[in-house]
Amino acid sequence: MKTSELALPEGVEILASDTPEESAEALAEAVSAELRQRLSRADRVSLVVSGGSTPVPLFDALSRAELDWPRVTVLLADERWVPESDPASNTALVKARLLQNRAAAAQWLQLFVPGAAPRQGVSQIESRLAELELPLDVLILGLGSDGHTASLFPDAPELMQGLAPKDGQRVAIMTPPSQAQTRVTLTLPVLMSARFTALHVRGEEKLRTLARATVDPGNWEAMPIRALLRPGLNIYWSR
Ligand SMILES: O=C1O[C@H](COP(=O)(O)O)[C@@H](O)[C@H](O)[C@H]1O
Repeated sequence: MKTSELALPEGVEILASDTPEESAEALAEAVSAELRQRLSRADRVSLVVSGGSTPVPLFDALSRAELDWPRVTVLLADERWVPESDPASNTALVKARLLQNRAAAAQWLQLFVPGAAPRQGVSQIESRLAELELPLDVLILGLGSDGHTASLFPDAPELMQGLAPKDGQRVAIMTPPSQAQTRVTLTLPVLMSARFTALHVRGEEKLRTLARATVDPGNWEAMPIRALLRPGLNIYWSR
């Protein structure tokens, strides 16, 4: 399948690259430009990243960007409820690959509370997030082949708390049976608030997932990524 075969909604841009490195460089440049522009207008800015395998070259490129990093708050869109010593920890990945070089000076906001059970820890995370100014400035999302983004999984029993949280929750716990770990995720209204959103995807399978997402666009519960396929979204895809 080719990117040109996707029937994306109007206003959704897709940039295709031959290699993951090219895609990462292009996205790192766009993100840096966006952050620089926001930093010229605001005291602090937020950069929300995703975990998984796709963003590794992006993290390497971004870590070298010339930015006023002490004024940037970095956080994840979602995390697995595991300690940093676990290979599944996205926090460990971000610390090892993004919060390096120039970006080591950024402020880190953690979506995990060591030693706490998820439902106890979530209120602490909610308090940390209360300090974060909304809308988010820059958001980089990934995509799962089931149509999940962040940790809004179609099979999570708590999905509606993530898609339409009551009482303005910024974060929700998800326990999708398809996943090995309990997840914590930013809720959809927080994600949708972002001024700049990029979807970073790699490989043919993710193109087919995007193609499925363009059918029945209002059915967010079946494929939560559909909620983000709207004007202004920038998709960075590579083979
Ligand atoms: O589980 C997750 O997967 C997606 C995509 O991961 P990838 O390995 O295919 O890049 C990621 O965006 C999400 O944040 C993560 O929790």
